[in-house]
Amino acid sequence: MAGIDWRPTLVTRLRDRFLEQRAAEAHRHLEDDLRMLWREACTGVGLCHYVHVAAGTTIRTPRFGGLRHGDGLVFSTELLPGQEPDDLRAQATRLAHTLGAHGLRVEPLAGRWVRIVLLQSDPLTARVPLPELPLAHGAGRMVLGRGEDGTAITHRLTGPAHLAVQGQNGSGKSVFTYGLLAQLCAAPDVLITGSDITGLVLGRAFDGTAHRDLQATGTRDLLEHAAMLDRLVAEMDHRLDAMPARQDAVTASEWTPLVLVVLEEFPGLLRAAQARDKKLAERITSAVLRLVSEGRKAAFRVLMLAQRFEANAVGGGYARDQFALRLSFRVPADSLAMLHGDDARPLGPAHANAAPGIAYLSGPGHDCTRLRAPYLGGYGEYCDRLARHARRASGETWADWIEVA
Ligand SMILES: Nc1ncnc2c1ncn2[C@@H]1O[C@H](COP(=O)(O)OP(=O)(O)OP(=O)(O)O)[C@@H](O)[C@H]1O
Repeated sequence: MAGIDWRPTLVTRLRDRFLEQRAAEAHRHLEDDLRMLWREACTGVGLCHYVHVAAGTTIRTPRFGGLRHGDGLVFSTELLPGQEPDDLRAQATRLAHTLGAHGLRVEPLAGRWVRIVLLQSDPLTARVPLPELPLAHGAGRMVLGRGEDGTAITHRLTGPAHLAVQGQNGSGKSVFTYGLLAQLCAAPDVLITGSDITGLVLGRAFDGTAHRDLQATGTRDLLEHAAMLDRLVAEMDHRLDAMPARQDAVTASEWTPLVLVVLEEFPGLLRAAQARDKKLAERITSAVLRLVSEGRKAAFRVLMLAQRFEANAVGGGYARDQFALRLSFRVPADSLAMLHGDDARPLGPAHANAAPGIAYLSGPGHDCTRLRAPYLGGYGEYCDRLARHARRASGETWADWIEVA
């Protein structure tokens, strides 16, 4: 009878145990180093309490819990009494640099305990892929991008905010818009309408879809843009007039969809209209002004894109003030402060050289932050996604229901 060859098994077991012990020892050393560095970092940025006792002064810092096993550097810490996770977030960059990391994320756990995730590289340098599947309804969370702390920044179109997007040529406005529209195109309660003088974002990419009827493109027929905007205003008025009792806002549904009015390069449309007929430019401006000021309650949202959100280029300061959610891709420093206020001023010089796809975001429910917009691929991929997912036109189109103004 052949004997059992036990030697390799024993050797393997011994080797595995040795490796385990080595890993545990390395983990312990790393934990000790991090504990010390964490204490130094917290003291350095003033996240500590000085306690005066008979023997002198001792320093208390947030207690280091334990280093998590596995990928990346993740540990827990207990905040000092009176501290909030936001106190750590406010010092995140300094803390991270002291710990030898690029950045860090603070995630509340329970009680005063929070989890610290150290980020080894800038999350804004890596491309952000777009989820393949579009949103099932307008209240879904659309991805605006990935924030500096590595988390996804999302927004619901049903939230009561119009969107303003500015950026120089080649800064990433179109790619960002492709990403948004590709996410929304299949939702049965969303209708993508608007004006696009380039004819790339809207128009031919939407041919054959339920969204195409209320999209005006190109510069050949500017009256078409004005007429389309007038139809939208008429529908908005109709919705406001027909508002049921005890209700002050329309709830979007398949029958009363959330109407997204995309105004691609709006200052260009106004300039072209002004050059042809001042009255036409006024007609377009007043329709857009009505949509941004009264549209929210009627389930209308405006997404306006411009190279620079100067008041007189976008229909006046009052129109600009109606945009609660604001995104700036690469723009000169003064344009950044113009749209986001003085809080953004210190970032101005650096943001003036931002890589394509990196934007500064401000708005309700969002801390002022930088993000990297998703990249779904080239223009061809945008067309393919619309062809794959966008709601198809069927018989009577939704536009037929809208009264002609
Ligand atoms: N989020 C992104 N991730 C990676 N690359 C991007 C991203 N956004 C834009 N880019 C790159 O930058 C190029 C220019 O972007 P885009 O066409 O969106 O700029 P734009 O602001 O719309 O310019 P224009 O005003 O000239 O149309 C893209 O072709 C792409 O290569």
